[in-house]
Amino acid sequence: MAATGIKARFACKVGTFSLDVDLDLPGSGLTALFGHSGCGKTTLLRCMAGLQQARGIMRVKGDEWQSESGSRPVHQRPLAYVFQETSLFPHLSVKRNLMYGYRRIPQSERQITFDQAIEWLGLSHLINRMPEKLSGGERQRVAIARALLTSPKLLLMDEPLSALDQSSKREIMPYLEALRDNLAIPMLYVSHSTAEVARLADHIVMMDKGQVIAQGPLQQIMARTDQPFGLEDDAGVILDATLSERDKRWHLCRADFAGGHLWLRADENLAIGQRVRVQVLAKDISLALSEQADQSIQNTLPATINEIALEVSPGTSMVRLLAGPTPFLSRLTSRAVHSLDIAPGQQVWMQVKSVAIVD
Ligand SMILES: Nc1ncnc2c1ncn2[C@@H]1O[C@H](COP(=O)(O)OP(=O)(O)OP(=O)(O)O)[C@@H](O)[C@H]1O
Repeated sequence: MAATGIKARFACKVGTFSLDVDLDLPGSGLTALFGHSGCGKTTLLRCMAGLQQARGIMRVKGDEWQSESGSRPVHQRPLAYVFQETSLFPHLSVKRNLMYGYRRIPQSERQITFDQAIEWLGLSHLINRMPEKLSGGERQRVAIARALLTSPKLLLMDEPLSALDQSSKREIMPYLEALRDNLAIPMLYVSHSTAEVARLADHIVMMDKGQVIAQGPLQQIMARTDQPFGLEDDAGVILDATLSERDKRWHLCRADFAGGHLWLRADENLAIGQRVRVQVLAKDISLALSEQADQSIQNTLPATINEIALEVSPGTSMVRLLAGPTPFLSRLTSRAVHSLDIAPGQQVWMQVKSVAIVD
């Protein structure tokens, strides 16, 4: 991954807090940094940006920003940083705010055109507005567009939605998804919110007390029985699926994923062929040793037991299953695991009570 991805190894002390991380991250897509307050997420971004002094290594797609023998200062690191409440120049229109950074980049080095940034962030109707006439969500969209127009090689975002209300968050999400899917540069995204991470992240770095406790593709990390997310109640998997068929009579859509399909309720606006992220919670999957015909559950899938973690909490066990290559989790009482007498490698039927598109 070194030449195409990001290598980031840092050790530093801030007051009594120590950060010690060693990361190999993908060179594209959105990586979420996730963990409790005070675990060191912002400190890690600051090390990457060169704002926090640290011993270590930082390489972005083969370009060395820091090594054991030296470190480039902040202004020589081609990155952009979007904060919780990024301030725009209040006396400049949206257009002039955007032009501010863009003009400073020589034409030959521009990676993103002005029109592209406007389109990706949906800003064309706001271009002549003054910042004070923008909503919080619109201001953040302008801030992200302004960051992109500096043609960074890495985009750092530190809780960019946390100052927004729920409806503004919902409004800005599709823009962030579009960036994740269209941008050639990697994005590092700090968040507390599992909903944001589930919807946006391709890759996840889970931190605790200045250390990395888990990292990898989102789907793999979410499907771990030991739940580094600490989300026993909300544990579950995220699937990338494609809507393939609509059953108008029952208001259901079929979502195909590698290894099977699930029927779910989908908004009329979603088109057949559209990619969606689907969440299936561990508490919504029960298991049977044979296919049950006389029951109400519509989604029944064959799967193989992959791993059983007994007593993840008193009386509760977590079972990891594979439907084709796709992992699922099922949370069962330990008594149910005992009476079914299941073991890794065994074929079973998953009964999926509820499936939802991540929103
Ligand atoms: N300038 C500083 N002096 C002393 N301690 C600091 C300083 N900056 C941060 N810290 C401490 O370092 C630790 C990590 O802080 P950091 O802001 O990186 O955490 P975080 O995971 O981003 O938290 P949050 O999610 O609340 O933003 C915290 O315990 C914090 O109190």
